[in-house]
Amino acid sequence: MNQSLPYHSKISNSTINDLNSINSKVRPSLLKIVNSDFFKFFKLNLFSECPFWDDNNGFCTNRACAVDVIEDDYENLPEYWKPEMLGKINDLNDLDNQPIDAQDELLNQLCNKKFITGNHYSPLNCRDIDYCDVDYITNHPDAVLVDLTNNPERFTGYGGEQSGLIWKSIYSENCFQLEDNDKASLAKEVFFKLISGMHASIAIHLSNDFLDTKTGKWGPNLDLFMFRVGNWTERIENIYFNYAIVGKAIQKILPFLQELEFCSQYDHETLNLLSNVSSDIDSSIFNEHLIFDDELSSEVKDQFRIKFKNVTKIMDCVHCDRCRLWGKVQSTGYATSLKILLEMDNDPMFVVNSLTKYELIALLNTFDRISKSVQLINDFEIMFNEKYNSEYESPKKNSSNIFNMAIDKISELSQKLSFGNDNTSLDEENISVDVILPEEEEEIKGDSLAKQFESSWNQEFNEVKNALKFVIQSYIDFPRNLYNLALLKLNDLYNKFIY
Ligand SMILES: Cc1cc2nc3c(=O)[nH]c(=O)nc-3n(C[C@H](O)[C@H](O)[C@H](O)COP(=O)(O)OP(=O)(O)OC[C@H]3O[C@@H](n4cnc5c(N)ncnc54)[C@H](O)[C@@H]3O)c2cc1C
Repeated sequence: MNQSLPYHSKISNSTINDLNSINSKVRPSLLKIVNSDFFKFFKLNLFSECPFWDDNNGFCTNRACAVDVIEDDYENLPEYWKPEMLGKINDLNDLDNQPIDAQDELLNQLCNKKFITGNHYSPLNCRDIDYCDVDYITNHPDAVLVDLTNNPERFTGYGGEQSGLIWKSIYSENCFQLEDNDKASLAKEVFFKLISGMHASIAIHLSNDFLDTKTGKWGPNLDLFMFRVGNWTERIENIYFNYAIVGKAIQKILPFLQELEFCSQYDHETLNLLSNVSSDIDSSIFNEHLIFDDELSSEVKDQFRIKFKNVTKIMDCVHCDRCRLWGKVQSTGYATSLKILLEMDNDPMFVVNSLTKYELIALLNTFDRISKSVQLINDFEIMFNEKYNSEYESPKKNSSNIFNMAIDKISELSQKLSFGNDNTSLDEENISVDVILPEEEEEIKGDSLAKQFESSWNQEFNEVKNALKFVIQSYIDFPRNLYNLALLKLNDLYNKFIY
């Protein structure tokens, strides 16, 4: 079936099948890119305080919430990620007080970037084209370097009121004060779709890499996927919408990066992979000119920029480090896509020169996340057909498109399975209202929480037990160690005495 994106066919001409087929072509190269030495690292401050409300005391004790940072293992880092090199980036804090040449020099060092002649981006001639606060993310003295491949995005157990509040406040940035109502509602819809697509993509990843607390094994959880995403046609559409936005941004920027001697350390193979990705993406997948086109554009863009910056800052309110990490990466990736799509036409080199390596890394990793989500939607569809098609006869039994299921079968199945299936709309009331869990699901949830508590308790208990063992063993070993030390000293003295 060749179903058009029901929403905004004017923004994208691509069908779901087109995007699926683009995705199967780009996926292998993309996977290699995000595992490469250049693209697998990200820098962020895990300790920044929530700037919007006074709630800096929350915590997520689950081990799955933690982030493994690079602390000691500097030897294995590529040159350009070594602390000496990154240390120079901190000098950027003082850029305003330095002569313009020095500023350019520091920016060069930021990414070993040789500027193409033309407009140079520097903080002095900078007009605000950023949709996120990159300096804030990366230049903070407490910022740490993280290997993203060691910290996969998956189920962490983070949830409840705190995360609900964060999503609610992210969605509430969706309020545009514009004189032109049409423009305001279009901006509002695009904003909502971007956030909802990111939210749904996170939900897919946590459903795919889910911890079964009974078996202690990680794996896909079809029911959770259906409950969070599969039952919601609009959420699936939004994921494809985001795929088209980020894909188009990558397709637009990559040709410029090939010409730059940009971060010379990333090797030819990575450059080739990047060009494979951009050549597989059709430029018609998204038409950015239809979002913000005529005279009103600068007003809409300004509001959009401020609101999206707030989204990247709200990530500092997330109390689960792992979630904060991926929240920062992805909100920065979407912000970078918006910068490329909405600002590049005026002055391409200005935008290209303004890009930091962290924005580029976030852009490619965000595309990887959303591309994996697209792949997983198809995988979950197969799982769904295998699990339920034999149980429930349906006229569209052989459907191979999850949208059919979402529209037809799931509505009837959801009643049988007691899944919530009311359609979320843009209404603010709906946005923050929790999906109603069926009774048995709640029991399962309660049960799994109890199991989770039990397993955390056991883990903590074992760690305390091991620590105690270690301390007691040191007391037992102490006399022997003392004896050995005394022998060594005596031996030393004897040698001195003899010679
Ligand atoms: C930035 C961030 C990153 C996170 N990363 C992770 C992670 O990596 N791993 C992890 O396990 N948990 C993560 N979480 C937590 C996760 O997103 C959920 O908040 C949590 O699992 C609780 O889910 P919930 O069912 O209560 O609803 P939530 O996902 O918290 O959603 C709140 C409400 O928003 C609405 N809603 C839900 N999805 C959508 C959508 N796609 N579009 C529109 N409306 C929607 C519904 O009305 C829902 O009740 C993260 C949270 C945040 C804020």
